[in-house]
Amino acid sequence: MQTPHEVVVVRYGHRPGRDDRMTTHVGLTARALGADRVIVPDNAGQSVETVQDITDRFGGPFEIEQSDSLRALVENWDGNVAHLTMYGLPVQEVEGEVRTALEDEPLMVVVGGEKVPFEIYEYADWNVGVTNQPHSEVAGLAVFLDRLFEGRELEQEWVDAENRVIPQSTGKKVVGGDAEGEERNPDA
Ligand SMILES: C[S@@+](CC[C@H](N)C(=O)[O-])C[C@H]1O[C@@H](n2cnc3c(N)ncnc32)[C@H](O)[C@@H]1O
Repeated sequence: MQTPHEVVVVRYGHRPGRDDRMTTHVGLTARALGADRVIVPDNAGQSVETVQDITDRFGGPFEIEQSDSLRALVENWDGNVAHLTMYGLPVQEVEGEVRTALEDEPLMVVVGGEKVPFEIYEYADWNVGVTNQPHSEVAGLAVFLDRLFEGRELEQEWVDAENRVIPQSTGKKVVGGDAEGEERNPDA
């Protein structure tokens, strides 16, 4: 999506097996809701394949990368850091400040899985709560990005898509990427 600077999501921590779907869904949610890039731990290769496959089929631009040192990645980031946590300040109170800061610098959005080290809480420019109730990194990320972009991400255009969904009041319609292509079987 068009933003003054890049928005990168970092999935901080991944337990192979247990977190596979969650890490994949963090990546898919980051892509669908307007982030430019997601970085996942180096033990989350399965999620990388899935997110890359969806991007190839449904369009971009969107990048997925892996890192073997998430803490260094966060601490060496040349921009601002928003860490999503149920213990943080309410998103509705800080979203304006984060949005304004994005006009000057890129933004890294950190979501956890297993326990996030306290150093990340200290390093973050904002610790942000989407409510102060425990829920999910996927839900927290979705609400945060929608607030950050004020809903504009819902209108974004996708390029180089093999498949394009034509919205229907009932049923499923998928065509080739130029929207003029032949109809595809959505269950294929
Ligand atoms: C299952 S929770 C882990 C909760 C864990 N007790 C902790 O250390 O925060 C996984 C991730 O979901 C996100 N999350 C959960 N509830 C949230 C909330 N209310 N607001 C923002 N993010 C939340 C955070 O990024 C958290 O690291």
